[in-house]
Amino acid sequence: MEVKARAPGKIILAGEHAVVHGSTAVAASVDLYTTASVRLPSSSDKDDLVILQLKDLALEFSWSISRIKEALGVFVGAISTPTSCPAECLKSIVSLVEDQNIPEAKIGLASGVSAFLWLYSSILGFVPVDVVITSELPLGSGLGSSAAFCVSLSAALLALSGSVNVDREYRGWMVYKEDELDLLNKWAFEGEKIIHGKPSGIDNTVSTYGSMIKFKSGSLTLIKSSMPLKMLITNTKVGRNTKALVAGVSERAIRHPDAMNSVFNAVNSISNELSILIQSPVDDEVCLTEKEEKLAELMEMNQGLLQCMGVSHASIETVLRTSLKYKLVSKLTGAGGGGCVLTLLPNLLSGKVVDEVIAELQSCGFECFIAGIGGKGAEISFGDLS
Ligand SMILES: Nc1ncnc2c1ncn2[C@@H]1O[C@H](COP(=O)(O)OP(=O)(O)O)[C@@H](O)[C@H]1O
Ligand SMILES: C[C@@](O)(CCOP(=O)(O)O)CC(=O)O
Ligand SMILES: [Mg+2]
Repeated sequence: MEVKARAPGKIILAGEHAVVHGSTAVAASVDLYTTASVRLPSSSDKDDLVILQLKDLALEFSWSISRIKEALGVFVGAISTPTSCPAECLKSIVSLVEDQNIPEAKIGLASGVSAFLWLYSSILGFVPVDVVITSELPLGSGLGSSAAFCVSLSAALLALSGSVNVDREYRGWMVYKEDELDLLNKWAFEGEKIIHGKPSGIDNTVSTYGSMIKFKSGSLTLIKSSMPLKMLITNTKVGRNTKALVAGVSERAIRHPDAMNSVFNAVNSISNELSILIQSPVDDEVCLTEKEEKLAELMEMNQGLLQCMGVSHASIETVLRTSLKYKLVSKLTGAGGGGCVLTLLPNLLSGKVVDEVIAELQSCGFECFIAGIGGKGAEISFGDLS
């Protein structure tokens, strides 16, 4: 018996970091997916192992069920409601991860492997499984790979555990029912906590529900843009870690509470204005151009405030300067400190200019792509591969 689940990454149009401090943010899913395949081994397989394969990274981790039980048995065993990993349990999980001797260059994966162990043992209990992860998302680049990992994994584990009501006979991608999406989102959030420290929940929410969302203090509103939004995504390929960046902003907020509150409030206003702007009707081409100019201005203002929070980076500034040469506006997306940058491509912009800006960004060593935004959220599919 095998179940597959896939979950998309995301872009944040406005409000990253400030959303962790209670401001509104606007995000959309991108059509790049992480897929988790979870298989219960057949009786002929080695049947007392938990195997996690990270296919794109050519890494495989495994633990015997008895080792996992010994470390986590007192804390977990098929918990039915989404629960935070207690600090003592996280210590035991860290020791299980240490058993695997992850190479130093890939040590960032340790938090993802820890999230896996918490979600697996809590949702499924201690049964042998073979889990394979593949991803189209660059890891640690601001496109929400951590959330897509937690959502796809939780979706597959929940489907296999029988805690959700799904048609196991159906062949093809299916979506969860509304109340089950909520359960999935809550479990994924518990995984994100292990990876991010203090996540707002926006990434797992947009990865679960898909589409475009306005998000504030844990609540989402699904929104629909009435203007076609085209964003160039530039990956600076400068590695960074969301947990450290989020912690850095919180420390700055402790040092300068009044100033940072004003920054977060300004971001809140930008996100609210952006959400109204993109949803309001577009009557004609002139109206669309005016709205795109306003959107560009809001993105520019948001980027300035992200600089105030201390999360920009020389590579991001290079993307901003390069795109500005072509009169295009950009802002970082996700946690910043490197990672990905969004550049608004107005609908009437000529293909020639797009090609030129992409060529110049690539000549700086960056990677550029245009992803579809606002598509589907998490989906599952059953298949018998045994
Ligand atoms: N496919 C994956 N396999 C294993 N771990 C993953 C995967 N995708 C994400 N992760 C975990 O999430 C971390 C990256 O998350 P983060 O720093 O929040 O950046 P982002 O979410 O923007 O990609 C990785 O270092 C790893 O621990
Ligand atoms: C910075 C933040 O707003 C988004 C982080 O996104 P990412 O992990 O960099 O893709 C953090 C959060 O909302 O949890
Ligand atoms: Mg993340």
